[in-house]
Amino acid sequence: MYLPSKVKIVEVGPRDGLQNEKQFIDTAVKIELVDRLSAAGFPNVEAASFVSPKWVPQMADGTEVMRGIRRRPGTVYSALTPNLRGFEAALAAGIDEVVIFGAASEAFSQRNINCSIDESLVRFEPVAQAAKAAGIRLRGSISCALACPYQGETPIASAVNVAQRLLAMGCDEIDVADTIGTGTARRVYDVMRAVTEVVDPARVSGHFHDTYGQALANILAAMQAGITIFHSSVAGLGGCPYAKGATGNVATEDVLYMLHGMGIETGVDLDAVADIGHWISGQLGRKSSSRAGSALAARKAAAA
Ligand SMILES: CC(C)(COP(=O)([O-])OP(=O)([O-])OC[C@H]1O[C@@H](n2cnc3c(N)ncnc32)[C@H](O)[C@@H]1OP(=O)([O-])[O-])[C@@H](O)C(=O)NCCC(=O)NCCSC(=O)C[C@@](C)(O)CC(=O)[O-]
Repeated sequence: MYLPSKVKIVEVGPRDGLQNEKQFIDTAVKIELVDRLSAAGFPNVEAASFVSPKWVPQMADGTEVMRGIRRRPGTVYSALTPNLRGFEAALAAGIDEVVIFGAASEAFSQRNINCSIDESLVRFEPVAQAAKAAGIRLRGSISCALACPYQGETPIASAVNVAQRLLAMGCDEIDVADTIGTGTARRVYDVMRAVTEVVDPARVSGHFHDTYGQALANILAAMQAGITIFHSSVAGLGGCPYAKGATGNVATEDVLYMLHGMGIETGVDLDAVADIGHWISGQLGRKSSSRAGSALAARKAAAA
């Protein structure tokens, strides 16, 4: 089995994890979450979204979050920016990396960002140019790269086509997202192999939701295809407001437990993340979705 010696984890809890919460979460809690995560050693924390507050009200305080955090040298702070307005707000707030987010499915593109795939790519062009001009890292995300909640299975060629176009726009990294978490390992491997025929595997990431409990297997399959960047969310928080029924991202604690158990380095402190998962779940009034996080909390309680 091919295994990399090192993997980069992008912690998306503060953005993907919280964006779907119905009750507005205090800005102070969001700031503490970002600070605790960066202190745990993540090289990249997706901290905010600069999208329309009419579409995603929970993310309306991105500027305040970014202004309130203690920046840790070595952590890249990212945010979603669907258009120039979002880009300018993100730049003013001190974001290090902006994310343009499209889809490989027409129906999802319409529901999520109110335009077709082609229109979205035209809209992203000036954002990409502005990011390059400002020396900001640019990431491109492909939702529904495996399947869509409205259209069913996504043809692999659609994901590859969007990946190529994002690459041509200058994206430093491209996220292949299983938005609804229906993908299984063999298909993930095939999609990743196809995408990495047109994009350097070192620049491709896997973003897996865990709706059907397949995310860890999918990460393992993606590693077999040469992928070494993965997104995850502390305590498995999250879900997309435009993908009903989809649960959160794969829980960071579970990913770290698997990777560290296989001798793969991440630079992230699993015990610290388990504590953060316990804390944020308490703040949201629910149990953590992370199996490893719950097991570590139980072990800690038994030892106390
Ligand atoms: C793209 C738009 C803006 C188009 O939205 P629209 O309604 O087509 O465009 P608009 O230009 O008419 O804007 C509507 C209103 O929003 C305002 N507006 C416009 N832009 C901004 C902005 N940047 N910041 C603040 N406000 C903004 C704009 O000024 C206007 O306000 P009004 O004039 O009505 O008062 C909208 O559809 C949108 O914001 N969508 C975001 C949806 C979203 O955030 N979804 C979740 C993230 S994606 C995701 O979770 C998937 C991912 C990445 O995790 C990977 C995966 O798992 O698949």
